[in-house]
Amino acid sequence: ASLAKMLDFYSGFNPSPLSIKQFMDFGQNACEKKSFIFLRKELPVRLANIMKEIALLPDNLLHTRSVSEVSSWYVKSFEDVLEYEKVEPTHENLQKFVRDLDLIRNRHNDVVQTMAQGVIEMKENEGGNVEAPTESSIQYFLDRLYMSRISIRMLINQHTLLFGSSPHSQGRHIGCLDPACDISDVVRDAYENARFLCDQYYLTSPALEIQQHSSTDEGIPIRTVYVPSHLYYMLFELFKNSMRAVVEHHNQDSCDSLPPLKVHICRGKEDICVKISDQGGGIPRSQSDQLFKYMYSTAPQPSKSDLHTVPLAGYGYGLPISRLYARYFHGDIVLLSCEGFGTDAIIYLKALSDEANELLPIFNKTSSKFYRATVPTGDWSNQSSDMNARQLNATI
Ligand SMILES: N#Cc1c[nH]c2ncccc12
Repeated sequence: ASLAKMLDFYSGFNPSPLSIKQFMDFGQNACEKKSFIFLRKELPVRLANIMKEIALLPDNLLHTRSVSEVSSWYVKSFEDVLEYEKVEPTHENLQKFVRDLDLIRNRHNDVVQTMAQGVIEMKENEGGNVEAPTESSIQYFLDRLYMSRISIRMLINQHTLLFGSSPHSQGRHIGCLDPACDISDVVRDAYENARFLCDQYYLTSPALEIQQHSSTDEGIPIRTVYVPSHLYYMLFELFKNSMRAVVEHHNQDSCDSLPPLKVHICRGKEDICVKISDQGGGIPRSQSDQLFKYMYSTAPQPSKSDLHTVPLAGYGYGLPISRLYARYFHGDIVLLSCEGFGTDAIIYLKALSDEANELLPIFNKTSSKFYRATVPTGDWSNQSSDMNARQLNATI
């Protein structure tokens, strides 16, 4: 059957979200054949769902060289997985499947940078200004593309780690999941690495203070089932931004001691929170939303030579992608800034692994309509017009 027919068939199914508990239960006595049977259907479903959305992108983005290249990677990977649609789950087919999953994961390593390049190409083709509907549909699309990509890489990583060549170097880990992830350990790890970059560039860095608050077991380290590499990515990003704010805000008054970063790790009945509080001068409310925008963050990348000299330069895509990692298992990242003082960055995680379900984009009529949506006319007054002010004055 043609690619178009296979895309229509597989995009007709909704992706099946798995919870962290399901990943753990399956992984504890994992069966490679069952995993193979699940993935040879679920991977084409998730690939087809997002490929249908790629096709709905605004033409001025879809037809850039970079987006065409990303699209070709998805087509190739979709075809690669479909090779297994009807084969017998023999030992050699299972081994070949693991090798092909590794090839697929590596093929897509540069999707984020390549899409960012596509946005830059589009902006250049449009002479720099992009209309609001395009900006909002690009924000909507990229959030869904990267969330889909996070989920597909999670499925591939679990299968290749559980059944690949090094299954026994896992220790207590189940694939990329740690059943007893000590959150303060990951906080310290991310802090030390961000601090290294900060010291290299600014020759100084703020100290770290950690406090833990647990509504149940007071005094013992807060642990949860999670993907340490996801938590690390989020924390590393937030620490880089907090450190940059503190150092740049304080080198103006050149006081020698920088205010420390204060981290609170809290476990409630429903949420686990990691709050990073800095006294970095904060940002105005009008700007804090911009930090999560792909278009706003897509400044032409500093040249390769600059990248290592300005490690905390710009915000890049780190914040929007970090928020997707948090939202992937039904958590979130929120920035609460007080301009003139500092910022609280809060990572919310689900406390219960059976509530930590994958959050997956679904291609359907709703998502298709979004791409055709026009920007709604204003339905809240934002500032008084001259006429209104004149009429008001005239009546006084
Ligand atoms: N993420 C993050 C931030 C954490 N603190 C900040 N201060 C100014 C601007 C961004 C941030």
